[in-house]
Amino acid sequence: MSEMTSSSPDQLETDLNPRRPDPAKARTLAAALPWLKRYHGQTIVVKYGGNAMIDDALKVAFAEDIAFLRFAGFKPVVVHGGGPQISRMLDKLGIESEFRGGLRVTTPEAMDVVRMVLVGQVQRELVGLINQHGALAVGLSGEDAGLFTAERTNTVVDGEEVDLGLVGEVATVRPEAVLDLIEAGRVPVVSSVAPDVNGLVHNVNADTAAAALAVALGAEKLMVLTDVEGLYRDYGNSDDLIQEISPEALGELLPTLDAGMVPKMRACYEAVTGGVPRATVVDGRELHAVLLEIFTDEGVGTQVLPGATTKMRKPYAKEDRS
Ligand SMILES: Nc1ncnc2c1ncn2[C@@H]1O[C@H](COP(=O)(O)OP(=O)(O)O)[C@@H](O)[C@H]1O
Ligand SMILES: CC(=O)N[C@@H](CCC(=O)OP(=O)(O)O)C(=O)O
Repeated sequence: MSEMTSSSPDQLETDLNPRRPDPAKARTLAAALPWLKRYHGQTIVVKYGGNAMIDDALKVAFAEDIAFLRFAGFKPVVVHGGGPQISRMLDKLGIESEFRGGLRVTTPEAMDVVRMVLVGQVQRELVGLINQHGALAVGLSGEDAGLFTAERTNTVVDGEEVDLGLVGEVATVRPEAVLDLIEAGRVPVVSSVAPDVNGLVHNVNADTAAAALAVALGAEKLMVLTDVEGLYRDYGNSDDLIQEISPEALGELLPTLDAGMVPKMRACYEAVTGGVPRATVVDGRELHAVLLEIFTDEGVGTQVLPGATTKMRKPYAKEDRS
């Protein structure tokens, strides 16, 4: 619409070269209608992995996407990671850390750093970026209002039980605080640290926390942003990507996966078998990955969907990435 600069008749301005609004923009908006209808008023849990926070532009675009969803009438809930950020801080402080089965072996000393980085840095930054768009985001962790309790867990690597230290699975979820925030129109931003029954704080993988929260909230979707295009069927040997898979077929694949994909795909499995209608893993290195996934029909990432027959695709050409 052209701008009105003055109401005085002798100062009327005429735009001699008006630009016709681009009809393609209207078509793009109209094409979003089916998804607006599907997700309006629905909860979507978005897990933002530390590996997808690689530059400021991506983080700003992520915050825009979350604000967009909120203003479009969705109920977005963010659960964030920060693995690489924790590793950098541990390095800086000269504290050794290693991953086993995709989980960080966490000593009490490392736990202090995990909590400081996740709650004090990564969460604060995301809250600040989302709040550039209004008084929307409120940060909390598993420690707040009893949101999560953790139960200490170990992992099995090559058939051997490995002691992970202060690492927990989510034992219970009390989603009331998150529901209160959603009800008030806010966007909860959740960090994945949680106390055990004795109050001792544990490090919980953020994918695991996101799945548990999605189930407890009865979310319509769990979306996991990471640094790969999706789940590769045979990572390292073939570039075949799984576009769609049923929870049963994923369950069979789980023991063959390694590194960070283990907790991620287990989280999708737990979410869908726990009643969340769909879970997706998408490439968070793509600007506006959240909007692309929600508002397009093309296969973005890997979708876990009850009743799906496994569909594969090749990766997109590099120049297709924004
Ligand atoms: N089958 C697989 N498909 C895709 N990625 C895999 C697979 N197996 C292992 N990976 C690894 O998992 C990584 C993603 O997990 P992670 O590093 O924990 O990410 P995030 O910080 O997003 O949680 C990928 O970058 C890739 O190196
Ligand atoms: C137990 C465990 O491994 N916890 C993770 C928590 C952060 C996380 O999950 O971050 P990403 O989503 O970026 O991987 C860690 O210490 O790195």
